[in-house]
Amino acid sequence: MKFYIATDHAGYHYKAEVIEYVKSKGHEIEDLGPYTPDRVDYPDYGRKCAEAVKADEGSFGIIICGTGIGISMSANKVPGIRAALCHDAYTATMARAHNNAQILAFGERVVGMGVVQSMIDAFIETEFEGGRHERRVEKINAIDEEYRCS
Ligand SMILES: O=C(CO)[C@H](O)[C@H](O)[C@H](O)COP(=O)(O)O
Repeated sequence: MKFYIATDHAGYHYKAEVIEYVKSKGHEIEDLGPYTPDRVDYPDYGRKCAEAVKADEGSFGIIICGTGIGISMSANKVPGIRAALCHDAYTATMARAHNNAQILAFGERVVGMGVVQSMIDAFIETEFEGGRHERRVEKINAIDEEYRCS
């Protein structure tokens, strides 16, 4: 799998360890920044990751801020992107199985690295179930389409 990762300053300290963990699982991951721990604005990095995932079909993303809230809100403004704010392996599993999320979001100030690793494992290992969930994801996409044209 190909991943893109981006954070803000409050998610920066987990980034290197997450990159190493994803690589250790045999996957590719590209660091979209920031490259220093200086204070930055999460919308810039949520958007950057969402645009990279959108441009590279079949790829996935990982975004981290203090809570995961602001950076996931920002990524979800990019039409067609489903960034899921997760807190544990269960929510990460369901984000893939039912929501076909392309981006895993979480908060460095919320979850420890053990939980982060379990969320990454779940996100990597879980396939979208399709079926009735396909219809619901299509309805999410329809909202994007409707508002993009207005
Ligand atoms: O969690 C966040 C947004 O939802 C951010 O990562 C920041 O932690 C939060 O906005 C606080 O910002 P600060 O500049 O670190 O005080």
